[in-house]
Amino acid sequence: KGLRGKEHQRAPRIPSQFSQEERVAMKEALKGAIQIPTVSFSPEELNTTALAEFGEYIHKVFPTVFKTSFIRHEAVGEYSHLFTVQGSDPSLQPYMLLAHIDVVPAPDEGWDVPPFSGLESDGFIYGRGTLDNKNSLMAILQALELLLIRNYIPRRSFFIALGHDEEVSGVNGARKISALLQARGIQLAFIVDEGSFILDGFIPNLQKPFAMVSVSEKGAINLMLQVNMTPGHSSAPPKETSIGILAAAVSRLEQTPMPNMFGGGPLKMALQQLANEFPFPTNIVLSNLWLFQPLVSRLMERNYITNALVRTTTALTMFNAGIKVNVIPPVAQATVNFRIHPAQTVQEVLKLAKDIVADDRIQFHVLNAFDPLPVSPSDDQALGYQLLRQTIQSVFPEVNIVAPGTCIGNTDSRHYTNLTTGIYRFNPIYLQPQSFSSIHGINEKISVLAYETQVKFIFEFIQNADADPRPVPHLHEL
Ligand SMILES: CCCCCCCC/C=C\CCCCCCCC(=O)N[C@@H](CCCCN)C(=O)O
Ligand SMILES: [Zn+2]
Ligand SMILES: [Zn+2]
Repeated sequence: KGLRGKEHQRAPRIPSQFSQEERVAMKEALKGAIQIPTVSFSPEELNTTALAEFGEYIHKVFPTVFKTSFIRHEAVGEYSHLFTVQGSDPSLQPYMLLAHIDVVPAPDEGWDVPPFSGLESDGFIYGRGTLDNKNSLMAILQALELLLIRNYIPRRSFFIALGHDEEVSGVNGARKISALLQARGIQLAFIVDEGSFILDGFIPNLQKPFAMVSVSEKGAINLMLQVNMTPGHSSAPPKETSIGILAAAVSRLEQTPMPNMFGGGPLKMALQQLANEFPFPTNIVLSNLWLFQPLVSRLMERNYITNALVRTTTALTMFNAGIKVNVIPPVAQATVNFRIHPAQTVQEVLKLAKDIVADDRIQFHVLNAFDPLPVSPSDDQALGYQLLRQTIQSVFPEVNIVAPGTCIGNTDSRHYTNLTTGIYRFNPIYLQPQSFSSIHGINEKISVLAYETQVKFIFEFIQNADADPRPVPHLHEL
């Protein structure tokens, strides 16, 4: 079901086969990208030298993209890049592919190879950014370069937006690109960004991997808690100090999880779609969530990743207090990072947090906050979702299920809600729980084969987006 088949495509289809020389060149290009340390430390502290070098690097390795007459390149916010690929059929609504240039810091400790070496070992390319998110960035440009070399002329216009500060907010990259496109009156059919994968081994008893396309994204609050007390000599301490009061408050937050919201959001739909992939009796349980919802929601809580899908999570991430060993400190501060479930709002979570802390001596300062992202359509008429489904089925024929999900992290795509209602977060890569831990962790790596497959996926996706977009009506076979 979904979109019409390729017989309705107007341009001749270019097979997604690459020569040995091209395959070597594409992996070497990714290694080069990993070697440029485009680290975002904080919104104020980016490695601008590396970001500038990265801009020159993509010019060098993707010359055809930059010299093609129907592609316009613009630098935005100094280090972000916007490509406008003018399609031959202006009646088709354009879409946009996103990726980001920056990476989180990677101290050498714990890595098998230096994190910015881009070294290849046992069929894997190692380094910060190999999964998050230089793989997507390089694969998008690589696929386009290869299509152009084969004289492909897209029918449907599309944009490629490469943000330079996603890891610290996206306000100078994605947000500026979004404002620029809005000022030009652009409305997009859909957007594809990072944020989900072909998940392998995340759900107990589910033997086969499935593709999760995230149609929403959790909201977030960074909440700073502060206690001010009278300072004094540590030889005669008061009964309670700013540190003790604050520690007790954040401990209450950690020990009191936000409510389980299973049933709201896309997760329930995904589990129902997956039901038949489970052995008995799980298949029966998941097919009858009207009865077993309480049981399933409890089971989801047991694992820290699936727990993140059923509730707003509470993470204590910073704690600062004390100025000297023998001084009772006047101030203690802690920061709590909440990731808000799609069925809750910033205001609801703040109220719950204040009720849990229940101490008037604590001041609350919202550093920044945003609500969960709207749920994008995933029905038969949803062009972006159906194109992803179609391309997943052709590039990964062994994957039976494509299901909608919620992205537990945040992505640059949240800055583009003004341009489209169809935002899909999906990386065409298999992800196991241990590789999930490597994202922002140690030994982040991608197999050479997985990267080639990602290039192939985008190569096919761009062509699928040029096929006749009319959805197939529901036909009931006799
Ligand atoms: C029933 C299904 C089981 C699903 C298991 C879910 C597994 C999760 C898989 C993938 C999630 C990966 C999320 C990757 C995107 C994260 C991007 C990111 O790190 N963004 C940052 C942005 C920071 C912006 C500044 N505030 C973040 O979220 O911290
Ligand atoms: Zn990312
Ligand atoms: Zn990241």
